[in-house]
Amino acid sequence: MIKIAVTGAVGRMGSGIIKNILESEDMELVAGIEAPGNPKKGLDIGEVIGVGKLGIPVSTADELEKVLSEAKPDVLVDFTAPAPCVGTVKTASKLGINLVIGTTGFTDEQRAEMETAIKENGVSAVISQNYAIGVNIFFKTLELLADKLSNYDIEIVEMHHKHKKDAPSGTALRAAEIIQENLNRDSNVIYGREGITGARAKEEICIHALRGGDVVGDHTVIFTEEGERLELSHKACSRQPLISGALIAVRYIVGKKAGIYNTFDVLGLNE
Ligand SMILES: NC(=O)C1=CN([C@@H]2O[C@H](COP(=O)(O)OP(=O)(O)OC[C@H]3O[C@@H](n4cnc5c(N)ncnc54)[C@H](OP(=O)(O)O)[C@@H]3O)[C@@H](O)[C@H]2O)C=CC1
Ligand SMILES: O=C(O)C1=N[C@H](C(=O)O)C[C@H](O)C1
Repeated sequence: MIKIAVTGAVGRMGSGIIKNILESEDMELVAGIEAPGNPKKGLDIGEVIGVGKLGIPVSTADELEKVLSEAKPDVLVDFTAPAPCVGTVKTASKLGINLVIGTTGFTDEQRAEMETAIKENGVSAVISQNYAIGVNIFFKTLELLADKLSNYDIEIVEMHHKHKKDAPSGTALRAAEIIQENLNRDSNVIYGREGITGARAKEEICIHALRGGDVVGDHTVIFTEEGERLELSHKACSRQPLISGALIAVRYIVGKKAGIYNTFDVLGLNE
């Protein structure tokens, strides 16, 4: 049995992860942790997320070290927000707990702080901006398109639900990174346009972030040249692919050599 603690336990992703753990024969939920001050603290986590009594209370992050020391998870899954995630990673990795991190929106400094904690404490972690298998194939396809269409103008459009706090999405930023790594020319990423912009510079990779309603996550990369346009799109219609992918990462990380892995490692897309 893989023992799992979930931070962001009553959130959109965290609650979905818990429901999927309950349906998995090889996984067991041992702790559900929320933000300090959460009014549901102490209530049964199963009742809070609508799956009936589980005998596990909602804990809060002000007592994270104590909760994790008692629950002894093999893996902690974090879908929260950048600053709390960095704190959680420091505490969990100090306790020797492996990590699956889905949170997005880190600054470069936060990402470095998190990676240092993982390395210094010798734990293993999967960090990915998007756990959906389809998105990882979308990323893999972008490697080819960027290489072969290096002289095309490139734009990225993403749309998410109105509650999303970070922009652009982690997935759009990773898509831009992959394109830059595979383009055979200079490039720079810009974010939206306004005013008298002048003609488009070839180097620009422009990311446009749309927000509204309950859109789970749409990403499109557009490659344009005079006379033609190639668009590569991925659309998530539910959170299930993201949740299933995170649990594939949980199974992958158990027993892995210490280090930082991504979803290309998990899905064998580096080979
Ligand atoms: N990599 C991937 O595949 C995916 C990544 N994401 C990312 O995951 C993150 C969460 O998304 P989503 O589930 O939609 O967001 P939600 O806001 O629904 O859930 C986040 C939860 O984390 C809680 N939280 C905040 N601080 C802490 C803390 N210190 N300890 C424990 N819990 C805490 C929040 O509480 P409160 O509201 O009180 O602050 C909230 O309940 C975002 O960064 C998002 O971009 C989302 C989907 C897929
Ligand atoms: O916040 C979300 O919802 C999502 N966030 C991730 C991102 O920022 O790329 C992944 C997915 O698109 C859903």
